[in-house]
Amino acid sequence: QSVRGHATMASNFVFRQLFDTKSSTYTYLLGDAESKDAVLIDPVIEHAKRDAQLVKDLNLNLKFAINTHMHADHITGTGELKKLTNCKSVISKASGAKADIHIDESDVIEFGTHKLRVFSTPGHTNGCVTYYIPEQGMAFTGDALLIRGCGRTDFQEGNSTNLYENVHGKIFSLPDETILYPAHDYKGMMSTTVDEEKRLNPRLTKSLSEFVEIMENLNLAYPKMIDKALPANKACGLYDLPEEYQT
Ligand SMILES: N[C@@H](CCC(=O)N[C@@H](CSS)C(=O)NCC(=O)O)C(=O)O
Repeated sequence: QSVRGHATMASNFVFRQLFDTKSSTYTYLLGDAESKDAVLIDPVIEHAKRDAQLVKDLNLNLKFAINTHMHADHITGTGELKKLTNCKSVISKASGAKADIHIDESDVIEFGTHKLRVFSTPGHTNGCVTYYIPEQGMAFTGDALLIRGCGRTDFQEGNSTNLYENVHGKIFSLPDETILYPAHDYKGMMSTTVDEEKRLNPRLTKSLSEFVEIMENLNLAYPKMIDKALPANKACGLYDLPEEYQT
């Protein structure tokens, strides 16, 4: 059993976990200290300037602004980051959203000597992916797997059976000590491990039929931003922005 719970990072690996208090979204900056190439995972539009400034402060060059999926609760920062830096936007092909680069199962995103491997993990949405960086023992699970939870499956092509099978078949088949970083946490937690979630996740430790029943009875309120976020995120946050977001 692993209780490490923190990554042992290569000396040339840069890592920062950033937060948006409004949507409880985590954004991750990953970089290569030698080549200076960097990527941002799940940036939020309100923090595009913060994120671009951090990239600059660390003398990095933002290569890709990446989404784990088409978010329903906030507008992605990828469109704004394209204006502020030379980055390209990335999202899965299955998301149906526009981007400079569309990724799919088994694709690899390179920044310097580091490689993010793409696992397709639909269920919360059709286009959800998990990014795994094996040499650092870290994975970015988006909304597929949350800490002691998982993404809801009651809209945006949500499918509880798919989610269960993908989390079990892909995320839970990573090494137990892999540190998992979700797109959200609503209780102040920051990361978890495959081992912890396999033992302690109150939804995903159940049988498939019990899981489906739990998901059918979550009774969560509709995300407040959904009607603005989905149209904007279909264009990677770049077009049809609500007036208050236009720069
Ligand atoms: N209250 C928030 C939305 C909270 C929510 O529904 N979160 C989603 C991920 S963002 S679409 C979710 O899947 N939650 C699962 C859970 O068990 O909480 C808002 O209005 O934005």
